[in-house]
Amino acid sequence: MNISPVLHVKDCHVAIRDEPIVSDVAFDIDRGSITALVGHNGAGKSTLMKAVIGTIEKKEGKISINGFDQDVDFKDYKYQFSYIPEEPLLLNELTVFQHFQLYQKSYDISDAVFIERINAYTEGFELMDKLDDYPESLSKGMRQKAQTICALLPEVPLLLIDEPFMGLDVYAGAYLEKLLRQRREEGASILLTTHQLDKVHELADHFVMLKNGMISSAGRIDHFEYLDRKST
Ligand SMILES: Nc1ncnc2c1ncn2[C@@H]1O[C@H](COP(=O)(O)OP(=O)(O)OP(=O)(O)O)[C@@H](O)[C@H]1O
Repeated sequence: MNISPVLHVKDCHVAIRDEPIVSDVAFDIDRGSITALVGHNGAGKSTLMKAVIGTIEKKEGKISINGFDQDVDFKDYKYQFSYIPEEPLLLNELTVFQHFQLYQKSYDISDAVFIERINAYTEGFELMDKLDDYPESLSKGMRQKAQTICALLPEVPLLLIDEPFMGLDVYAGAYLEKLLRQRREEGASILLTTHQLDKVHELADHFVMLKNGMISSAGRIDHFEYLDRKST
């Protein structure tokens, strides 16, 4: 049985313009589990997430997914995850459906799976009548739904989600939660950031808490305690 972690982060340091933002961070994520990355505003959660994705270069350390090293096998590495950013990153020139097609091509998703998922997810997120719309004519929540569907189209081992419930209405939030639980059942791993601490308890199996760019505590969710004040 393969018991190596899906995501392995070791001695990770990230600096922005020489300012240390993430320092000496190390943690693993196991197969079929949800990990919540928590911490105050500015703790470094999004920066760490971006370092994992590769849009911010780490200064030091090692990050691997499913054994693929970010610095050695980036092409294989990037097929191991999909990402939902905190703010939707949609292209003005493409309709919602064209974004889905872009993901289909990028992740080499078969037509049958693609159509089945588009039907299910656009119905679940109530986006069926928006397929031919361009992002600028969508509300922020609708853009977030479109971006979420994009990331859910491929069956990747690791889903990285920055604030998954931000901007989603209560129905869409509940539907996404159901999908995330389903993905975990199927063996996928999920790393998500959230400020909704009730969700952390409900949904996550493990937590990693950042404080000033460093891990202040981490472990199983039954050991998770509410955040201290930032200064303590
Ligand atoms: N592009 C940037 N240029 C300069 N500093 C940045 C940049 N991006 C982030 N930072 C700084 O890095 C630190 C961590 O920011 P980050 O967005 O990672 O925090 P966060 O934990 O995700 O916060 P939040 O909960 O508010 O989303 C902050 O001090 C922030 O000001």
